[in-house]
Amino acid sequence: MDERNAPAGDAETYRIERLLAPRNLTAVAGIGILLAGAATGFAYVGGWLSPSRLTPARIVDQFERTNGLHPGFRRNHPKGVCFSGWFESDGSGRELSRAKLFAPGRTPIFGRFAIANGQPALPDMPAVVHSMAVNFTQADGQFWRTGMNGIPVFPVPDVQDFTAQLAAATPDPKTGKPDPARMKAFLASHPASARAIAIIKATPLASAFANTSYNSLDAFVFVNADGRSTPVRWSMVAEDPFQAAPTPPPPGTKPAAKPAGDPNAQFTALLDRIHRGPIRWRLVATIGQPGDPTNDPSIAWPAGRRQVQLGVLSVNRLEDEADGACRDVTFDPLILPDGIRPSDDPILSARSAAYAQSFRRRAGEPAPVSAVRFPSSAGSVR
Ligand code: HEM
Repeated sequence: MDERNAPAGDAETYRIERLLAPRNLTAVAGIGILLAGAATGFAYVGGWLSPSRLTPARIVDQFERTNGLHPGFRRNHPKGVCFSGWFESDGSGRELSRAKLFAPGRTPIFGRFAIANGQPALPDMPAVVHSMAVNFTQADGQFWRTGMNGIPVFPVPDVQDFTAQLAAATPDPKTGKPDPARMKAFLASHPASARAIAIIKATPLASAFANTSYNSLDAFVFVNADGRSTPVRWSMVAEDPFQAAPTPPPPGTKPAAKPAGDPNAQFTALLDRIHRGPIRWRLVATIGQPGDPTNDPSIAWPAGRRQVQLGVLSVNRLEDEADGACRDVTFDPLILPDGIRPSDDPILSARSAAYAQSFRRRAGEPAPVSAVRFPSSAGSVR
């Protein structure tokens, strides 16, 4: 019988009878095993089999416990604006990577500037960690996404410690504030973080988005046209002269200066700056040598490593997140074009999974109202 013409019930019987024929039983058993395997896989990914294992959902739950729930916002770096512009290469990067954007010419970019904390409406302080995330769209349709922070090393060596550090910074329900004793205990039991945080504290923060140099922190691997692999970390080095942010007062002391009257002072300064012309950064790759750790962004590579300038990033337009190209994008560090590969750093896949989880949650919530609003067309220069 032609199944397409059989009454629905017959077709079902026909399929079941055929499946129960002895020669097909092995196949049915195989399908059963596959389905059971898939179910176990889902349970594994969901973390149901091991309540203490860190899953993307548990990582993002921890952000929500530490920062509070802010529906519609990114679970980290929620206060930000979109930007766009271009990347210009002179071809110097081709010795390291065959990625098309390192051939001579221009590649369109968009991205996002943000403050690296978990609060979407916190008034801007004079000293903050600035972040820059960029999407490069190559002519062949491949993307490169990278998120960078304005600090020299990452404060933790792995995602377990990242989540433990967040937990230590979670406000005490009795006081509404983090308990300094918990952070002290975290640092005492995590010497790698204590070392990294000492480096971060000893490096002055830049005063503004425009004069911050941003670092990938994680290592990656560049692959050139001959198939040669090179471990790298990259930085966007600001062309605007560095100006140090005022040093924050030691914890527990009264701030000498109140936060600026403008709650969005960091973003107002960015808008003022772009009205004076495009803001530029040199994209520089630092080449790792054998023995330089590629799996731990909390350890700095020794000074004096060879650096190669890959091109210049120009930002000439700012947009509200509500309308900007960056809104529905995660700057997943594993979105890489041919010619750039992940390193052996396990933080990369943890970031990728956590960014996707954060996106899934915020995409299913009402659109947030960003604290930073620009009048339309306010942030565009040629
Ligand atoms: C285990 C470590 C990390 C975890 C769990 C984590 C988690 C997150 C999450 C959930 C977001 C929000 C994503 C979204 O909704 O789009 C985010 C944003 C961001 N992260 Fe991470 N992150 C980690 C490490 C890093 C590292 C090493 C860097 C390196 C510089 C970094 C840079 C950024 C930047 C720049 C953003 C903001 C992107 C934007 O403006 O949209 N993160 N992170």
